[in-house]
Amino acid sequence: MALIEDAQFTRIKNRVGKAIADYDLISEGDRIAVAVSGGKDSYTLLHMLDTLRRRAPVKYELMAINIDSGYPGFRADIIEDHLKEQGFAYHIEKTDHYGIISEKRRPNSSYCSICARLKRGALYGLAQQFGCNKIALGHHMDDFIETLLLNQFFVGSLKAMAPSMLADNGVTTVIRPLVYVPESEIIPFSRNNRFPVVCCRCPVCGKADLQRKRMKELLADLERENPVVKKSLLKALSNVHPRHLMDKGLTRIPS
Ligand SMILES: Nc1ncnc2c1ncn2[C@@H]1O[C@H](COP(=O)(O)OP(=O)(O)OP(=O)(O)O)[C@@H](O)[C@H]1O
Repeated sequence: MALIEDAQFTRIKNRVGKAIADYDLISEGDRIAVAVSGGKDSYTLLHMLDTLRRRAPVKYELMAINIDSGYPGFRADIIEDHLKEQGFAYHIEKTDHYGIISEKRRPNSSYCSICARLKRGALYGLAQQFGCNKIALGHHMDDFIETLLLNQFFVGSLKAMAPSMLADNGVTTVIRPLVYVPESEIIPFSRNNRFPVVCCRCPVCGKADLQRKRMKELLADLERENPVVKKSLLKALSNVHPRHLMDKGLTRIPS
């Protein structure tokens, strides 16, 4: 399936290309494990990285990795058919994360945080096993901004996500090439290209948690008054003035 090369495609491709250049996300010889959940974001990521790979002077390899968390009804076969048909190198890891979560989760604690932790651990292990020095995740611009607000409103911390960072295992670099791509562009792009989107089938699949939903509503509200509010919030993440903050570990650094 060739991607539809319309204005939408070009816009997303250019945004991904700019993120790669701005943050040095990809280097010659990289072997990148692309974390594919079966959702619109990671399919977009995989196809865009592949498009750029075919056109870029820098040589790098991709390997799609899906973690099957073991929720009954999860259609890993649909993801696999797509990856096979598109000629991607891939691996689908069957796990019993569902069983572990059912056993370990405390009542009222979030499904998503324990599930994400288990998936992250599995992804790091698999990336090493398949000789990948990088893992690409499908977080997009809205994820960065919502996380920034969530941490300020509910955690009391000034942090979001990094486009590139060394993972806790000290050897794998995690990259997020969709940092400049708004979700509003991914939704029609994924639909028009008929990506076979599947849900993980966990009890909260497809539902943003209440706090994140609230951030989405707040941003949508603000956007009506100020159409560049999201752009401004994203820019704030790369325009930090430590002298004008209150963290005692930072205040001596001149800005
Ligand atoms: N089961 C999985 N297997 C492999 N990678 C995953 C899996 N779940 C999540 N990821 C990776 O983590 C990223 C963020 O996960 P999250 O659950 O927030 O999904 P999302 O924002 O709905 O994105 P998507 O549309 O790709 O599912 C995904 O874009 C993907 O790269």
